Amino acid sequence: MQARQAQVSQVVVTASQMRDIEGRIFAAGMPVAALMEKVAGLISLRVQAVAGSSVGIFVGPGHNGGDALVVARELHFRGYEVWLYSPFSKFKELTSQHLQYAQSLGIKCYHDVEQLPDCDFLIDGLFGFGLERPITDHIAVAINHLNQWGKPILSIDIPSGIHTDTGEVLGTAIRATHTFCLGLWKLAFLQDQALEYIGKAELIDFDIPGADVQAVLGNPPQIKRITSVTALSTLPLPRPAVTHKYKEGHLLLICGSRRYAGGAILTALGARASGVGMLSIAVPESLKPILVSHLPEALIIGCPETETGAIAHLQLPENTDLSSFRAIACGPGLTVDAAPIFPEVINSEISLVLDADGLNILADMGTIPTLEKRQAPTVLTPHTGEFQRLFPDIADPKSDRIKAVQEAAVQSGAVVLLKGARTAIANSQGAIWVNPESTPALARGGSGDVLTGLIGGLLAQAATKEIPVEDIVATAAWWHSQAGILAAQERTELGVDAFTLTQYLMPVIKNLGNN
Ligand SMILES: NC(=O)C1=CN([C@@H]2O[C@H](COP(=O)(O)OP(=O)(O)OC[C@H]3O[C@@H](n4cnc5c(N)ncnc54)[C@H](O)[C@@H]3O)[C@@H](O)[C@H]2O)[C@@H](O)CC1
Ligand SMILES: Nc1ncnc2c1ncn2[C@@H]1O[C@H](COP(=O)(O)OP(=O)(O)O)[C@@H](O)[C@H]1O
Ligand SMILES: [K+]
Repeated sequence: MQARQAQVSQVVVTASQMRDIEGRIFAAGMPVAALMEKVAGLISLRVQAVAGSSVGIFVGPGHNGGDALVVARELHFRGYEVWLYSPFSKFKELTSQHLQYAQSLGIKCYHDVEQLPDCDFLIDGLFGFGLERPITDHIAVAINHLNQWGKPILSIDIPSGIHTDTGEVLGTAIRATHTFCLGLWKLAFLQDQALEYIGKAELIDFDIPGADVQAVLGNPPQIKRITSVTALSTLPLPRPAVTHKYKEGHLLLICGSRRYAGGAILTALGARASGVGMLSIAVPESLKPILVSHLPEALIIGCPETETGAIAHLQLPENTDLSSFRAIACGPGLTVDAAPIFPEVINSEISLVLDADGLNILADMGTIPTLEKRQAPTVLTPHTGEFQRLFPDIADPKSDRIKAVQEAAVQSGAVVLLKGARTAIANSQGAIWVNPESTPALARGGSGDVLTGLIGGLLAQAATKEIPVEDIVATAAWWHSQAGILAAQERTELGVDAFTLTQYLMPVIKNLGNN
């Protein structure tokens, strides 16, 4: 049972994949009506656990409407006051039969939304993954009206009006407080632009056979949700009993300027939390004392600085060059005045994470031609603004973040992590991880610096292991978000400054009993 849950929680489907999976189930002999009965029965149980005693249910023309009508019937028999609203006069056959039966039980169906009586909550069964075109005319007017009622709205499968794959609003959409996603997570649940319409999301597992999922999605599937199971599987735990600090990874951070000293400290604290064996930090000479005082265990490399207080060139200790390290993380707080150090950094033959000013300098140099010179793995961690500067030819990342990050990784050959509420990570073959859980508490200056250090630290530790780079980056993204969630639970969403965030990284892992 747990194994199935772990497997299902990683799966993400598009509308067309879901249709193909359902098609296989029906072709194998499962009657459509029986499946609708099963699914809607499960939804009814969840609805009864969530809300009120009188309900208005919106009924669409397809099987989303059919699900809604089975829920209506079940709630009616459980003693709820139930009213239906449907702006349609034509329905798919099964839906039409359920409507006829519901009405025969005395459940009223209104054609005009204004007639729907006042009720405790609403259920949205207008459209599911069958929505094909923008919602217009009287249906759009009705949806806008219902959104203004201020009642809790429970959507079946997906809020009506949301595109199942991109998460965009097609005309207008129901603003749900709660959405029951049916069978498998649809891609829209991982797209930032859909989140405020989805509300609290819950998966209703109705036992889709794993073989059908695999047959349609392939093995491994191209898009996966990061879960605690996938994340923990790449963590460097337990450590081997016999080891030494250099075997546990040596990370070089290149960061900070006189103007942005804090970014260097936060990146370093993120790296420290990764457990990396040895941490070296190259900063402008004048930052050395403050870094030593915050990170007594790290080797601080003071570099000559420009007039503006940026690193002028890398001055590594004697007998050391960039190949002495297992990974480099470069960028936070550098300012673009540090651009002259870039050719050396780009030419290094070890894993390289670029963030913040590292990305701005890369964009100035020409992202794709510059990265073509690299042999070792590169990880880019842009937010949307940085992404647009790095990849100006890729369509607006806000309209389909998953597609945008995939194109960027394929074009550049790098592992690209696009930051956001649902951070997405792609590799150069187009495989994608999406982080399905996070908190807006992380939308705060410096929290990205912590992530850069964490990614660098994990990459340095994994350098000799055969774990794909994107899996390690996914683990870091998951860990970072979980620390934000834990910190927000204890301190509210206002209490998660970037320094505090670094203090919650360890408890995340410890709470999972993996110490
Ligand atoms: N068949 C079953 O037993 C199952 C049904 N499920 C439910 O079935 C849904 C998918 O059902 P359907 O494929 O029937 O699709 P939908 O019920 O999502 O909607 C399709 C209907 O809406 C119409 N339509 C599409 N866009 C429109 C627009 N902009 N304006 C007006 N009309 C529009 C279409 O012509 C079609 O009649 C799922 O979301 C889910 O709720 C599944 O979850 C589980 C199994
Ligand atoms: N609404 C949100 N929900 C969840 N996480 C968020 C949200 N907004 C931002 N984040 C996360 O916060 C971090 C911000 O990073 P970044 O924009 O680089 O900030 P900074 O450069 O100040 O450190 C990213 O990891 C991002 O995914
Ligand atoms: K719906």
